[in-house]
Amino acid sequence: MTNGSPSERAISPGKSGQSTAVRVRDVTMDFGNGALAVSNASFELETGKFLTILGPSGSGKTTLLRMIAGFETPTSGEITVNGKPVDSAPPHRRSIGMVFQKLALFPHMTAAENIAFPLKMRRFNPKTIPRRVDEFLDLVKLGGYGNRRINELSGGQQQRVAIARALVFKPELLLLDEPLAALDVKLREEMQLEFRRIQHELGVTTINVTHDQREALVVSDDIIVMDGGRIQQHAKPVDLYRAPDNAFVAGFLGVASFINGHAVPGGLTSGENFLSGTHAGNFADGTAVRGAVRAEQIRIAAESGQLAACDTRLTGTVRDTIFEGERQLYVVATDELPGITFRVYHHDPESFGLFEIGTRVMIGWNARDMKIFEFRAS
Ligand SMILES: Nc1ncnc2c1ncn2[C@@H]1O[C@H](COP(=O)(O)OP(=O)(O)OP(=O)(O)O)[C@@H](O)[C@H]1O
Repeated sequence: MTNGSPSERAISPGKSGQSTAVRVRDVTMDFGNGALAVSNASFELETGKFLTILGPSGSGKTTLLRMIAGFETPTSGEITVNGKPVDSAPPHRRSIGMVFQKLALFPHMTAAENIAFPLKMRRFNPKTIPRRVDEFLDLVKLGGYGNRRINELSGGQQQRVAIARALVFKPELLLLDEPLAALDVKLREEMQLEFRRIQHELGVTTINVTHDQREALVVSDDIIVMDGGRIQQHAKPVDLYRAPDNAFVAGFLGVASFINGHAVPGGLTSGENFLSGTHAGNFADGTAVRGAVRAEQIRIAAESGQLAACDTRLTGTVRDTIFEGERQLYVVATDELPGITFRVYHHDPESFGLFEIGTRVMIGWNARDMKIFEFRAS
């Protein structure tokens, strides 16, 4: 690696010698309109990592990102980037690159002129600018497209120009606010992999905001799930999926079915039959609980057939069946638990379309696959 390369600069440790790039401590944002937009958020992000803030609309993702960018000042709490308060420099001096859903490229300029813009703003030596621009055109696979005007480029190519423009001055931090939301599915998936490749290549610390669960799982080293302004869980993608901390996270990532109940005297949860599973710690008597089982962990068979290796079994009727390409989703209403619809994935292509609407079936799962959480209605 040569001196001053993007990677070297991006992974240099902070002042304290620690490799924490972003530190958010007890941050709250109160816009004074009722609920807190962000409530008591705390997390740290290691240098060079890719973090996604994931959550439904209105959960506070963009507000949190805007505070990290220094566009909004928290009502309380503290945010530092590489050890310095984010508002210690004026916005144009901050070493933060950004890509938003609206790309805000200059349409009358060429791709190269757009990418050169932040370098001119930062008064880079004009002699070095063309070479740097070429380097970043190559990085985003747009070598040879520098002289094209923005309106002569496809949506995906424009996205690449926006990424190059955000990174060309070698920022310490890259912030992405739903930059892929407007793209069609195929292009979005291609660009997700591109973000990952470029981020790995440069090693630039990145925070991405999205409500797309798949995108979060695909691109991130770490994911923060938000709901109602609060951080619900902060974990690696696999851990988040396998071991959700609460019913909200279990329901937001992947497809799950839920059984509600209560803790009763004697220790274990009851209140509804079929509510047996794994949970952390014991619940106080009377605590409302919710069991969650993922669609891929529920088995299905014809009512007269065999349902292998399940310790919880119910009978029911197929209410809907949806072909999703690599799998078939069955929606099943059971005799034992009316009012709950179970969603079941079938991954065996030989069996796709096996059960039509109205077919009588058995479904089942193993208790170890049902996760039980304390349940607070939001
Ligand atoms: N400038 C503002 N003034 C007042 N309220 C705001 C402002 N910005 C956001 N809010 C409120 O704060 C809450 C969180 O909004 P935010 O935009 O951060 O959510 P989000 O998770 O990014 O949602 P989306 O995915 O829809 O963009 C919402 O209730 C929103 O109405």
